[in-house]
Amino acid sequence: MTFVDGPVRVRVPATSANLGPGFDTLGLALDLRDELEAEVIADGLLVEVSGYGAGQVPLDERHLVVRAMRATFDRLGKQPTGLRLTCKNVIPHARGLGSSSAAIVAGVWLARELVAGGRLLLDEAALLDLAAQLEGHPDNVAPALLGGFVISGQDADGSFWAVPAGVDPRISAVVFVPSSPVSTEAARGLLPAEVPHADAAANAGRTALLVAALSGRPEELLRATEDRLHQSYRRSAMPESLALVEALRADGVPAVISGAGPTVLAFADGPDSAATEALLARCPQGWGGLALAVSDTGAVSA
Ligand SMILES: Nc1ncnc2c1ncn2[C@@H]1O[C@H](COP(=O)(O)OP(=O)(O)OP(=O)(O)O)[C@@H](O)[C@H]1O
Ligand SMILES: N[C@@H](CCO)C(=O)O
Repeated sequence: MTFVDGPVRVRVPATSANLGPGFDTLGLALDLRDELEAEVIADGLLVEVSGYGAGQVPLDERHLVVRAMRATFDRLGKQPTGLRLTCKNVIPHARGLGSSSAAIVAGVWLARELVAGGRLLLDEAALLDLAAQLEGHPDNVAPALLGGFVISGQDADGSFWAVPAGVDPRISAVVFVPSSPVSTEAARGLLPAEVPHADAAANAGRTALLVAALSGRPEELLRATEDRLHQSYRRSAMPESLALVEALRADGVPAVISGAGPTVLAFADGPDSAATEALLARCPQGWGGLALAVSDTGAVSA
């Protein structure tokens, strides 16, 4: 196995998981991308970070992108002599916009590109499986890799699967990003081990409806984004986010907690529409408001 000469680059989108009822199974790629570059060097590890995470994430072997690259090189059978990595981050960390999945997908992608013939050795399914194993669940890594709206899950034998589904081109998103983080680990720790059967049944129905709503029935989005399995259990970690979701929904806006929160995502009808402008005006003081298109593409070599 040999490594390629010169740097390789990737651009990876932010993602919003769950989308209300589809806990750990639905995810949507959004048009906001981290850009990374990696190169094999003679020795050592050089990591440079700008944007989100600069001065916060470790710049050594603990760096999430490096960990994903190392796991991929292990899978391919050989570690490089040395590694240089540059990360330009625009996806906020620990806000529910899939920053860790973007980092992991970037890492597995870059490592595969650094190996001569890497695409023949690790196909898309193998890349997804590796990324989902590293993240622990597939709902962010699947759209980060494949783009668009993706339904994903894990089989009884532990293997992960992902099936892209259609998104009506009229549909876009507005995200409201709080200034303080909530880690996914902490937010998952708030979930009960068991839920009432009626709640599980309600979410199953809403999840099926959401697939139809996103693919061409946007008028069903409000009903389809109701959740009973995770959002309210997480209220104590993000009370302002839950209050905003409830206020928007009371006004007929299909709003959800994005991923494990605390970002709030509201579905809209195009990044430049009047409704989007009106939604952005509801961004709480001190939060960041962004109108984002759905990203049809996932990770792409740049
Ligand atoms: N680009 C990155 N480079 C290095 N580490 C990162 C990067 N992005 C995320 N991380 C690590 O992952 C943590 C955030 O992951 P976490 O799963 O808590 O939230 P998230 O992925 O942003 O949100 P969610 O999973 O709800 O969509 C960061 O605090 C940091 O430790
Ligand atoms: N499905 C995950 C998404 C965040 O990684 C959760 O809600 O915990």
